[in-house]
Amino acid sequence: MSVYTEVERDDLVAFLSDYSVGELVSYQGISDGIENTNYFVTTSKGEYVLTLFEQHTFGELAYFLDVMTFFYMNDIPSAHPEADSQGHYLKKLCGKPAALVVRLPGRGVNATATIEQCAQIGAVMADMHLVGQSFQSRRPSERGPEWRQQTAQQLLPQLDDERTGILKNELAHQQGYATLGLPEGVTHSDLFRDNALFEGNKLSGIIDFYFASDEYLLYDLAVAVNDWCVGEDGLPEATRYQSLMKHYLQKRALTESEQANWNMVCRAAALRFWLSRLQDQLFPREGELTQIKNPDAFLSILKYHREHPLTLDFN
Ligand SMILES: Nc1ncnc2c1ncn2[C@@H]1O[C@H](COP(=O)(O)OP(=O)(O)O)[C@@H](O)[C@H]1O
Ligand SMILES: N[C@@H](CCOP(=O)(O)O)C(=O)O
Repeated sequence: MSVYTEVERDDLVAFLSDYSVGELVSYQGISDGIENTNYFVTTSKGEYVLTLFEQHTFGELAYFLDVMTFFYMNDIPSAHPEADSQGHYLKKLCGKPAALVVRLPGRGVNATATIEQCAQIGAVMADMHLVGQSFQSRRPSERGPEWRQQTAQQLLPQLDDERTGILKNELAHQQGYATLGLPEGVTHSDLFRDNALFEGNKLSGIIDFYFASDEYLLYDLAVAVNDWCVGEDGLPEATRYQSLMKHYLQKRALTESEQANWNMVCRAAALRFWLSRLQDQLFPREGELTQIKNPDAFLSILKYHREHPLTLDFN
């Protein structure tokens, strides 16, 4: 469970009094999530998610809340923040920036995804990439090539010989990533199975836009493929992959340059999560109770892409 900051009832009551959400009925820490402290909050008027942001400043958060509002307003099924009585999405609670987001129905996908779920994620990601072209705010990626390079330097002294060899080789292979010049736009950049809520096979909405940034659109697609399209063995699996990709490509075709660099971008996306999971494991943050995701799952996916480039031929 990730609850880094405990919120007292009186503080929450005072916080909610600035919104038109009725009286506090109950609240409970949320067991999923890694980055932030989250609570489910029930009031006399509805259900919400309270997030206390553990890492980001007020300035950065304005961007994320704008992204959420933008996608929601453009018919992308997604979580959206409530405004307080002054029209602000962000407030302070327990000394941290905090926001109240409407709770979506459904649950994250905690098993392998169904073919239909992959289809819906492919289609909604293409919609996001298309409407996102008119989003005006800009934010560079915080987990881009420079971060990957710096994090690798922090981690290398702790890794065994096999992992050291793969990491160094992979960094060298991806040296040209920053200058590929692929189409960019606002991306979710963390659209994993636990960041899309489904009621059965129906997508109720996308959550957790807190890694959103300007990135290659292809990177966003690779992040999703690396998580949604794995089979029971945790490696990319053909039917899920075809389902997600076909539904994406029906709405947005890849450029020649995107097609040529698909393997490198899949590898960059796998490397990013291998590194962040290793960092969480080897340099854990203090928290009441935190969950750490298995870094080796992404090492295996990275190795898979190194040995078996995914095809883009779906005929
Ligand atoms: N708008 C929402 N509606 C319903 N559940 C949500 C919503 N936002 C977050 N959650 C729940 O909170 C959990 C953690 O949220 P998430 O944003 O992924 O946290 P973190 O940023 O800490 O990783 C999710 O897995 C989901 O169960
Ligand atoms: N999706 C990432 C972790 C990022 O944390 P999140 O809970 O905010 O999605 C991973 O699986 O490593």
